[in-house]
Amino acid sequence: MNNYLYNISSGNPRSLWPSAWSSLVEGMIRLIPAILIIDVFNTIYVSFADPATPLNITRLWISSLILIIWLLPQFISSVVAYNRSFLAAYQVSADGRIKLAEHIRKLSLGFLGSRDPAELTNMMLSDYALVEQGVSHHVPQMVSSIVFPVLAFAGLLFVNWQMAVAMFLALPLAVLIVWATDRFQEKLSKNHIEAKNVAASRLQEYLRGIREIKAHNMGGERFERLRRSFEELMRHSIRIEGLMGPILMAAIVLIRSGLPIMIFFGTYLVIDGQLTLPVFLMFLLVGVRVFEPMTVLLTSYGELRYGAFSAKRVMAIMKEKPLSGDREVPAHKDIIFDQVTFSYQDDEQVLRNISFTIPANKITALVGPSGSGKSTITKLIARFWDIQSGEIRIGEEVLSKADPEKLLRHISMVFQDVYLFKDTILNNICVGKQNATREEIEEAARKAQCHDFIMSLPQGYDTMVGEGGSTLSGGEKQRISIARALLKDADIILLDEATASLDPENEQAVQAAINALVVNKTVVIIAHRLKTIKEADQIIVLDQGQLVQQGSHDQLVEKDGVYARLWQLQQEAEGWSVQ
Ligand SMILES: Nc1ncnc2c1ncn2[C@@H]1O[C@H](COP(=O)(O)OP(=O)(O)OP(=O)(O)O)[C@@H](O)[C@H]1O
Repeated sequence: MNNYLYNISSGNPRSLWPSAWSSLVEGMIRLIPAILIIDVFNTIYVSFADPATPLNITRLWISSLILIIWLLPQFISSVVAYNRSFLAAYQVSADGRIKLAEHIRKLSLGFLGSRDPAELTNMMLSDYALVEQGVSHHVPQMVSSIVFPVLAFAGLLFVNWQMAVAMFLALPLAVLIVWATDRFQEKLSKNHIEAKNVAASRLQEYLRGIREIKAHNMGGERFERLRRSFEELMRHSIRIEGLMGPILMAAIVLIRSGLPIMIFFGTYLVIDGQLTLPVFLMFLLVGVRVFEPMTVLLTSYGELRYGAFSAKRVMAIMKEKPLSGDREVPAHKDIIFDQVTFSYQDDEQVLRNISFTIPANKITALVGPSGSGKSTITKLIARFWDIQSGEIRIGEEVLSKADPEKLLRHISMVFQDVYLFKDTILNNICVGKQNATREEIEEAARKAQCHDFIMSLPQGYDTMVGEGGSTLSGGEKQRISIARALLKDADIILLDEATASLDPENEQAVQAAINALVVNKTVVIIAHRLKTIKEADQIIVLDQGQLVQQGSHDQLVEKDGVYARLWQLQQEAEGWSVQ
């Protein structure tokens, strides 16, 4: 149970206290009518059993007056309990979602790459919705449902212990059933949650890939995958309800069996003279009221368990260790790869014992066949992953000890596939520097050759961009990302195939933007077309994760090696055309 509360409160069970306390007070206030009804019953019975005793009308008036006055504290305590539980629920889930998003940002891309984005989305939305439900409904319901049975049992023990025991005789068995099926429910919940994730993932894939699905006429096959995932989800939903339902019902029936057990024992005790009729009737009256909160308790517990299993998945991610390190890296220093070996997966080495220096404030180009490890080098400089052996240093500072956030302040990255947020162009450029002024943003956009095209848009800088930048051309997105980098003004610039897929006009504009960006910076540029990096200060040629050549363009074309061959091939390809 402790575990459930720990998980459901995102590791902070104390946040549940205010709502639990107010539910407890509310539950106690709700006891008052039950006590009064017993008293009213007694008052009537006394005069009914002995006609010589007059009916105590004053007592009945007082009881009804107390019941009317009781409505006010009952109303106040319900409102307070309701507000506190909802406040706690939204606070716990909002805090949890923010913490999770913050934590995910700090995890290595290696970890995130191994997780399905749809699963993380689902975690943020559905899992936390269950947490909300647990905190707002199930925890307070359980607390207030526990008050009446516990106090009733304690009180009734003094009246007649045999009857009190009879009332709760089947309770241990009901609790045992619920406890014994805990593992079983965990398994069913886990499968159900997994099926939900798969369905969400398939749906996301289907909607995101709708262009490819139409272009390649894959509707049937992709839709089939989606349909199968929904059917699987339906099967798991039926299984969890179909199997857990009867178990829960059995526990509820056992609790309710307290009533016939009481009647059975009570009749025997009355006949035996050990129980008076009014006390017997009082037990039946209380019994009927006691079983209701107990069934609510059981149902809420089942729901809480399901929510807690969802929350457990969130907690597992929260326990993943983020990249460690607190050192600041120095600006404008050489980047040194010293006998670096790296693999994404355990077995396959992508970089093998590789050593080279990227001189500060110079342009270094990375060249080599597809899959030789060029992009990997840029990602390692940004510490998206940590290496397995060797050392990467910036100046004297070892990268694995650097604070990842501080390190990224030194780096601007321009990728081939630029991602723009569904926001205004202005805010998309601002990503480079959150507190930039309008003048700074426009200045960066001018240098990045995108001011004119932005101004030609209907709302200029305030034009909304579709998710992922779907409403802009490749070249336009590219220039906006360069404007971001210009605004950030970091001392290390990583350019990954920035002009590869552009038409000549766009390429020229982007090239001019890049020229503005790289002045006085440490630049690492990846380019397949060698003519774009002819002027680089240093060219590093990679093949299968190893450094095979290093030098300037002129030095490398002179030598008989990979670079000279690639250069030759590209020169010949310039003359090709489709016949
Ligand atoms: N996230 C990843 N997980 C697992 N393997 C990866 C990952 N990213 C890249 N790889 C593998 O690492 C190797 C090097 O990839 P990398 O992207 O660094 O090559 P590249 O030289 O930049 O290739 P290209 O010119 O085609 O972009 C490839 O075999 C690739 O399949």
